[in-house]
Amino acid sequence: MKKIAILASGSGSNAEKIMEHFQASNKAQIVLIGTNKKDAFVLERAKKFDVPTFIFTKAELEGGNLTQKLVELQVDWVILAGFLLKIPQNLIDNYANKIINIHPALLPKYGGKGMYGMHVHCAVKEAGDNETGITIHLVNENYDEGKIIFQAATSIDEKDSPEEIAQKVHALEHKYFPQVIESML
Ligand SMILES: Nc1nc2c(c(=O)[nH]1)N[C@@H](CN(C=O)c1ccc(C(=O)N[C@@H](CCC(=O)O)C(=O)O)cc1)CN2
Ligand SMILES: NCC(=O)N[C@@H]1O[C@H](COP(=O)([O-])[O-])[C@@H](O)[C@H]1O
Repeated sequence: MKKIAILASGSGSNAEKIMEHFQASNKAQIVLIGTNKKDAFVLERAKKFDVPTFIFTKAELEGGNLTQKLVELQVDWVILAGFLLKIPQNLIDNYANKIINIHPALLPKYGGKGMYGMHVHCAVKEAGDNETGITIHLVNENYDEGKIIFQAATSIDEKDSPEEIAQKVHALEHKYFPQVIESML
């Protein structure tokens, strides 16, 4: 059975959908929820699923403490679900092609530093695009430049607010992220 760790910095609705998906799975189990925010709501969601948690600082991430924890737990895959810090080389070296991220836009558009959460949906709205979507990709040393695994699009109307755009994107994320992860195991 594969072991999965999820990293999240905020609410964790994607993390919850992933924990739900694998709760009764014989393919994989979620062995850790890691976060850099001690007040992240994802910690409450982890409690609901009895998944152990690990809170770390940016310095501990960059210093290898998280990597050591993941290796000790024999984690096979690392899933970024709304994680807002750059994954450092020490983690990438230990988990080459085993770190998967979800981005709330159709990369390569709206990616890179500063492009996270509502910043992305505001930029899409500002640009007047008639569609947006999600991108699921492998993680390399740069933001949002890893190999794309999956994309799904949704139409948007000029009347849609950034919040309504976010709702449409979240619906795609919750539908596809768990199954795409399973397809990679
Ligand atoms: N090495 C990598 N690390 C991370 C990636 C990646 O592709 N390679 N993806 C991000 C997730 N992400 C987009 O999908 C993303 C997250 C955050 C940022 C960003 O600009 N962050 C700010 C800090 C925000 C904060 O501290 O609250 C910043 O770096 O200044 C861009 C893209 C996860 N890690
Ligand atoms: N660039 C990274 C980024 O913006 N990630 C986005 O953060 C949100 C987290 O929501 P959640 O905490 O409810 O899962 C998700 O929409 C995810 O795509």
